[in-house]
Amino acid sequence: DSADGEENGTPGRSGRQKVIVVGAGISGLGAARHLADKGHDVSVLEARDRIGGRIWTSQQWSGTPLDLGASWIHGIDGNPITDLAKKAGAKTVVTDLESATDYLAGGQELEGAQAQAFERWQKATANALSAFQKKDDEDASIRSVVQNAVGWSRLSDSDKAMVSYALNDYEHEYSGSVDQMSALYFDDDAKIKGKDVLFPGGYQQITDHLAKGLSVQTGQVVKRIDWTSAGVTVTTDKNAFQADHVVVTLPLGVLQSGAVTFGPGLPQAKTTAIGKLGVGVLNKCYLRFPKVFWANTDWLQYVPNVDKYGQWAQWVNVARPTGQPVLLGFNAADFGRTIENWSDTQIVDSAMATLRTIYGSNIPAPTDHQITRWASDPYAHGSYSFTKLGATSDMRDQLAASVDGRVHFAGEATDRKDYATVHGAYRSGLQAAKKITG
Ligand SMILES: Cc1cc2nc3c(=O)[nH]c(=O)nc-3n(C[C@H](O)[C@H](O)[C@H](O)COP(=O)(O)OP(=O)(O)OC[C@H]3O[C@@H](n4cnc5c(N)ncnc54)[C@H](O)[C@@H]3O)c2cc1C
Repeated sequence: DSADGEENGTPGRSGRQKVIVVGAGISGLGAARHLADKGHDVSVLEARDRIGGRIWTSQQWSGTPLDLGASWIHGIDGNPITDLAKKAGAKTVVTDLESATDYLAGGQELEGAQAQAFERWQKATANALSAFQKKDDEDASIRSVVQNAVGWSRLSDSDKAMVSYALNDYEHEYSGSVDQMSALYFDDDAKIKGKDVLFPGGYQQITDHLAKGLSVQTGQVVKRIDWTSAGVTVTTDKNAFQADHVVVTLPLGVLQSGAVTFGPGLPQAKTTAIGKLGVGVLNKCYLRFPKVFWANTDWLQYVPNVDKYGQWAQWVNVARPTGQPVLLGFNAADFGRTIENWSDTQIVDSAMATLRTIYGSNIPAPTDHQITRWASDPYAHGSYSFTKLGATSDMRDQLAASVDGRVHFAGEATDRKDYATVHGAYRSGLQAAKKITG
């Protein structure tokens, strides 16, 4: 079929292949785009009624697109998403972690000696973990390593609060609880290069751009994937599809849930990797106010007392990139999971209690909110993967390995270097596609 340039290239020696891609997130769309551009016959099957997966821009507030999933290109240098953003014509705005205002549990701004103590405890926490990684080969949880190293039981309440903030910071980045994350491997990912940017017009511009001209069927919940030496059959709640290959981009949480069965079963090394790697939680709570009443930095950071561990510690000032009077509160790991069972009103009340502690009881009530519940989402089962105690980095390679040359795997969790990111997911999709195109 066809050989007319980039949009419809010439399939390689193996000829034109029929490929089903399961999942229309960034990894599935990246794989499908590559295969279609090489002239293969690709169909994407997606359970939801939308594409994008964990990239999800809400248009609920007109004129203020909000990202409920990924927000940032983490490190624009050498990042394939930077190029896609240019091709899509998507505007980006830099945010800076150094642009932050920090507050103590009582709401006072952190200054002077306390600001120095805060910095010292963050360094002490990071040093404890890197010393452990150099010296030890028996794994332990992040919390136990750090608490041992800092002499936790002898610390004052205010020092405990600062160490706890530093611990919770790892939960915001990696989404696992510090009781579950592997101290040896939690940061085995590649270091971020360059600035962080986000999309005032929404991350979905990237997934929409990739999906142009692709055949994507939404509302197709894949239930079963069977294969033989002759081909694959992908069965959804509605139809059965035959193909030469399948690229499975199901989130790790979905694979763990057993919602999709494989026949014959998956190899032992892969099922072990599925079982042992972790899936964490990062939830967002956007609050819209009549006006801005908060500090004019990109980030607001709150150091709660230990009894409020991990609650409303990190906020993004959405007014900086968009000009809109909106705050974004993050909650990760255990507290992020707990509040999924709360009503929206309870969550907003809890957020407002923190904001009133900082900015006083006279601040206006929010006029609206948007709240995510990623762990309860049946097509995600969490926000992204982390390296759990008992897992090792090479398990991601097992997750990525193809089975019998027909069943290929992609998705953020399969990328050993850049898991938990959009660019890692995207690259994993290209890798899987290249196993088919050669
Ligand atoms: C709150 C949050 C914030 C984040 N922030 C950032 C960030 O700022 N920067 C960054 O780089 N990364 C961030 N990430 C991570 C990033 O969003 C993901 O790593 C990436 O989007 C994952 O892409 P994927 O294609 O692997 O998976 P997904 O996008 O989850 O794609 C998988 C697709 O499979 C579909 N599916 C599931 N089950 C079935 C089924 N049975 N049948 C058919 N289809 C099915 C899903 O609906 C989904 O569309 C964030 C994630 C979250 C949740």
